[in-house]
Amino acid sequence: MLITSSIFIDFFILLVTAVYVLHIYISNKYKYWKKRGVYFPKPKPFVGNFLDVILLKKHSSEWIKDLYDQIDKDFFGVYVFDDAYFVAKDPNLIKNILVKNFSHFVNRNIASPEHSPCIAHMLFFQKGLPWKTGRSKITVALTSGKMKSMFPLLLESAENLVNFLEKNNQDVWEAKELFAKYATDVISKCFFGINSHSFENFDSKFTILRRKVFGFSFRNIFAQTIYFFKPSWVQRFKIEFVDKEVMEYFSEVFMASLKARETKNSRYSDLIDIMNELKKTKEVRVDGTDDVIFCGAALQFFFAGFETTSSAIAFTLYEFAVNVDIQKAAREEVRTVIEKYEGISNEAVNDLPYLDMCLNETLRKYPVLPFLERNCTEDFPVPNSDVVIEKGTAVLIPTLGLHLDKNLFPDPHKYDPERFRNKINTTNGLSYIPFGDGPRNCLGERFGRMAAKLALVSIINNFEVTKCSTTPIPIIIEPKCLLIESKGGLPLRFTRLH
Ligand code: HEM
Repeated sequence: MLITSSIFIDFFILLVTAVYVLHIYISNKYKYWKKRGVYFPKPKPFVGNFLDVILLKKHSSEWIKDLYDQIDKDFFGVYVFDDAYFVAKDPNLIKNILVKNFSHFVNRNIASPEHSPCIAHMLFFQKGLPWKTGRSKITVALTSGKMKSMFPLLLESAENLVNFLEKNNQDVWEAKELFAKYATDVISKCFFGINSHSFENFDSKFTILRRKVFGFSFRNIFAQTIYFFKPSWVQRFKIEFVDKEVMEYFSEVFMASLKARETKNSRYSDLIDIMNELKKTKEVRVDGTDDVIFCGAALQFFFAGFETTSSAIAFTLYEFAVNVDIQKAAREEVRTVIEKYEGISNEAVNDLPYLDMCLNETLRKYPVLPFLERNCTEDFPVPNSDVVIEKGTAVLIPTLGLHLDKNLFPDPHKYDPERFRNKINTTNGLSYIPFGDGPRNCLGERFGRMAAKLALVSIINNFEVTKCSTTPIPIIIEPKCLLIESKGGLPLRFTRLH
């Protein structure tokens, strides 16, 4: 039935009415923080405060960091589209959220998609009780004893790395890509029980699929941003976190390794053996459901371990190339320790305080996961204020903002490992959180640190790392990625030492 005599005028009236109703709805949503007396920057219609990220003008971490720098409050509100997010800035409040009052913030805000069971079974995405059960099972696989038994596998990968560099007649390497090979080798051996052939075959299936997950693509940045910042759309539009082919391949490889190892009775001391061992000793009950949990866990290690570990190594070597004295001091320490322990052993790698300081400083300047996020699971009254974070509210913690705050870390853009000579004091809250904190912190911290240090030891003991003509100075963060990446990569020169 027509409203007027013209279909075009009817259409125009309907359009204007729809836009008006939507505008009223969104304007009401944008009153959320005002009603609660929380400061917020003025939102734009429909997109809230998120326009620069949507237009790929800013990386999400820079967006949060810029707000952190501009707003001089202990906490504030922002709008991502029409969702209200609480941003915690004060280190004491952050400690409250992550550690002291963890029971109010058990879950991450990220989507946990029912249509993608393996992703939904990864710890990072899990919520509530399934997360708690999954975490306690998987933690058993990463105790210091189990880590020690994985050391020979890690060492083998570090040797493969050195051999690869020696064999190839090339001195300039894209560091991120080079250490992705190493991380592929380490993780496929330790968590999948297979050889990825990443050093032998430039385009092994593992490498191709890794690029599909972590390479720059509009599909990836769109899907991954929606998972983190608009989780309600994930279920509604059945959005996949990564390409289905990737998930299917890794699930098949992992389950096949688990089954094959069960029958062959071989021993590699990797996650596969550890899981089969756990099955036998009934330390955990393994049935059909647990298979999915374990599959999620193995894939979780792939997702959580690859990028983080390879970035930590590549950024450290970048800083070593720019700060030659620091590289020299780190090499001297490494060589003294190798002499003391007569080789590279688990004990030797754990006896490198200066290299630890360097890695800490790298993760301060480049926290690979540049923000943390939680969802409030129980109303939480913010201490020393009248504000209550209501159940269901998304909470953001701006790691990059904290790490580059000149009041917390003077001269924050300077690479200075000496900041970490003494242990960071956490009595006044949490300001250094590259691995998160509290019961939901990074489960692979020890593994990640060990793998990164072993690669650094092997490289600086054998090679001088220097800038080349294309090394970017300073680094610009690539906005088309979720994690911190250098725009234009990290090309570095590796010269063999004698
Ligand atoms: C330098 C390397 C790494 C960095 C900087 C890093 C950083 C992080 C951060 C910031 C989180 C979120 C913590 C939070 O929300 O409080 C996280 C979670 C996690 N990471 Fe790592 N990570 C690294 C390596 C690894 C590795 C090698 C593994 C696996 C072996 C791993 C497994 C995990 C898992 C399973 C979670 C989710 C924990 C949970 O929700 O209970 N990470 N990581």
